[in-house]
Amino acid sequence: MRAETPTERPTSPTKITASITAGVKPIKKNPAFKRALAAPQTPLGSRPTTPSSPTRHDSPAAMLFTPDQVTTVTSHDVDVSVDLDDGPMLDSEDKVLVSVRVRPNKASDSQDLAWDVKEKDDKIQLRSAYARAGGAGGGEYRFDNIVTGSDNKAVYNATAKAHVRAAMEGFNSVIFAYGQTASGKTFTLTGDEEQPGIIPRAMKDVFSYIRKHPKREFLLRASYLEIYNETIHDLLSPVPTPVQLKGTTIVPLREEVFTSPQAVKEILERGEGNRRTASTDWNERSSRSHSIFRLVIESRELVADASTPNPGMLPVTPGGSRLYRDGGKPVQMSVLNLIDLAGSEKATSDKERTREGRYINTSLLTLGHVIQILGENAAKGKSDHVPYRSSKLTHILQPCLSGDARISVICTINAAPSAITETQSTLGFASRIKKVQLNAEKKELIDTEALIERYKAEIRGLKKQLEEREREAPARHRRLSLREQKDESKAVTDISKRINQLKGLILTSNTVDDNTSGPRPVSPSKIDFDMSPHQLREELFQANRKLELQNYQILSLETALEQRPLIATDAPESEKDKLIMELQNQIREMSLAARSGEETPAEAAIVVDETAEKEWTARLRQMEATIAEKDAYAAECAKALQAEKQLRIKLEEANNAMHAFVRDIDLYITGKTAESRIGKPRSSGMGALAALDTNKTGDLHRSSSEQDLDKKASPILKRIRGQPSLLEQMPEELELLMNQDDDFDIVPAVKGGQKLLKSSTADKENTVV
Ligand SMILES: Nc1ncnc2c1ncn2[C@@H]1O[C@H](COP(=O)(O)OP(=O)(O)OP(=O)(O)O)[C@@H](O)[C@H]1O
Repeated sequence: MRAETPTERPTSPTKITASITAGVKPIKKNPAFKRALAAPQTPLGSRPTTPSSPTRHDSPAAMLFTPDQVTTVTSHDVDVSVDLDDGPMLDSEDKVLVSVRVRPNKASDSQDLAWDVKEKDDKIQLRSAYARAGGAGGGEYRFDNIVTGSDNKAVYNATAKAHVRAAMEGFNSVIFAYGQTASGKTFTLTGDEEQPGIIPRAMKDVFSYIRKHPKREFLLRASYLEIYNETIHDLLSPVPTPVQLKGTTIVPLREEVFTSPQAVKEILERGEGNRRTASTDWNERSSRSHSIFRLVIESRELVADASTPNPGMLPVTPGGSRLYRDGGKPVQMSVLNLIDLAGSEKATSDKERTREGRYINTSLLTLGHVIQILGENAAKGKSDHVPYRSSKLTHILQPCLSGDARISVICTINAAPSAITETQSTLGFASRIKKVQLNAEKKELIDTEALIERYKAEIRGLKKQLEEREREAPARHRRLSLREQKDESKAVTDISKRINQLKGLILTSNTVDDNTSGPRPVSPSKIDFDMSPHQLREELFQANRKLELQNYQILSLETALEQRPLIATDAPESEKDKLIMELQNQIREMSLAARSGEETPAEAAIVVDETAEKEWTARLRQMEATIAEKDAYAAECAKALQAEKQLRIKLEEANNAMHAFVRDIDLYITGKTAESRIGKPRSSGMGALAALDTNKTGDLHRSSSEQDLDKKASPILKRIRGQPSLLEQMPEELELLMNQDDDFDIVPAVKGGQKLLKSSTADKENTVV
């Protein structure tokens, strides 16, 4: 079936589907990872994003460093005690490890193999019948490994495990699959659900290595790119953007820091989803591009407290203390490249496939040519020009191919007679690359180049900021407005969050996820690049709102905490409630006073004078009490007055009776009857009345005849005369009262413990009641 041309990657940020039309199968996510990185892991959505990855021009992709940016240590510094799941050590570290994998033939042609494969001896030879028929040489090929079958674990152990370990130890490493189309390159590198390939197994081993090295800390980041028709594409970029080669550096290239097998699985799936594949005459799902999955590994020996540089570190060099930060421990950096090359193929009638095939074949030819020259240079001690720049693939791989990496090549072949030419070509390539001389050295970086050191430096800086803010917080908060306090609180939260995020990106044996652990709590949250820009904006908006709400809550709590009076935390609730009530009252009164003061000064005065009012109220009550007391006194006086009136009446009666009695006595003495007496005026100067009147004026004015009469008077008369007149006995005050009933004042003063009534007549003496 003919295949249609896959078009360029769509420009939307959504998943690339390579616009496959009739005859071209849509891309499916490879399920191999699900098994390879099986078990409950970090749930989807917890993949960390790359916080401020360095820009590509200073990207620490180790194979792209210039000599002045790196220092080297000799390979005997390698920790050979490392046991990366008991993988083999490299036989020869200065040679490319070359393996041949023979793809199993279909049952139909299993009897018809053109090649004699001696797996145990790592030998392969074209069967003589085919050698003669094809006119090709029937020589025997020997390689480091020759593997058959479908067991990807065996292939991984034989071809890749040692290189993964080397990468973890600080050496740049490259593992790639080379072979004709449909020979099994993708199956070897990626595998499937049943047989996970080299990449998922390598990622598993990376985390296993970290777990087994408690004395080191690690930072991992990944990028994924493809070279399609001599154009480089970033497979992790959410939006297709042009990627350029500047020197041997790719700009811009997205690198994602990851902290769990689940996260790297997600990265791989995303990248694979963006790869161009199409159905060809030979492969239903043929890779139409070269893909490079690149893992950057930074590591450093752990120090007790990395926040303070070791005071005893080596002296500062003229260029500054570059290597010996954090207790003098240098940062190791290495790159592990896992490359799935597109397959060389024969001409096809499909125009687009033909065009692609030409590009693929050209770049593979260039690779072969470069390898040939490198091999000859190494064998003959020459230094002939190597045309790395003739293709994007060789240009990118230049640092590795020129010797600065440990290389493992898996050449996949089809043993069928129909593919003899291609297989011979592949085996020729394998033979040539075997001759290439390597000289990989461990890389130790200047501190500022390593992302791990940048993160550490940032953590140190942020911690310092946080300490300063916390120290100054109480004084500062008093000066700040509520709005400023809110901003301050938000800033502190942001700093803490950033510190945690950065810390979470640096892995140690204690913090690294294994396949069974749950999500890392501090990993930054996932950004799903399959989301539309609108969805992403919506998510961002929601996240910001949540953040704001939390900040507001924090601020409110902080403010409440600050305003809280000193009270024992374990004080009874009733006591706290009481205190709150009191404070609320105070606040109410104060705010009322303040508000009144601002709005209506008169009202404010009333409020502010509340104390004075209370004082006056008390005095009023006192006065009212006094008045009440006086009223009672007045009532008593009225009562006394009543009594006096009655007394006056009695006295009048007594007085009348006395007058009548005296008249009778007078009549008796003078012998006159009462009737005759009535007509006689009192002014005669005779009788008892006259005597009484005379007595009022005193004995001095009495006549001698009257005095004689006294002498003759009876003893009763004498006694009566000796008595003061009843009128005389009547108090003058009462006389006055009889004339002026109600005309008196109440004198509240107490004289000698007795209440006095004061006459309205000023010159009258006070009378004791
Ligand atoms: N060793 C193997 N065991 C079982 N199946 C295999 C093996 N090698 C390859 N296959 C199968 O053969 C088919 C083609 O393999 P694959 O896609 O890996 O080839 P390729 O070399 O990557 O091809 P291309 O260059 O076109 O991308 C796949 O269906 C794959 O599963």
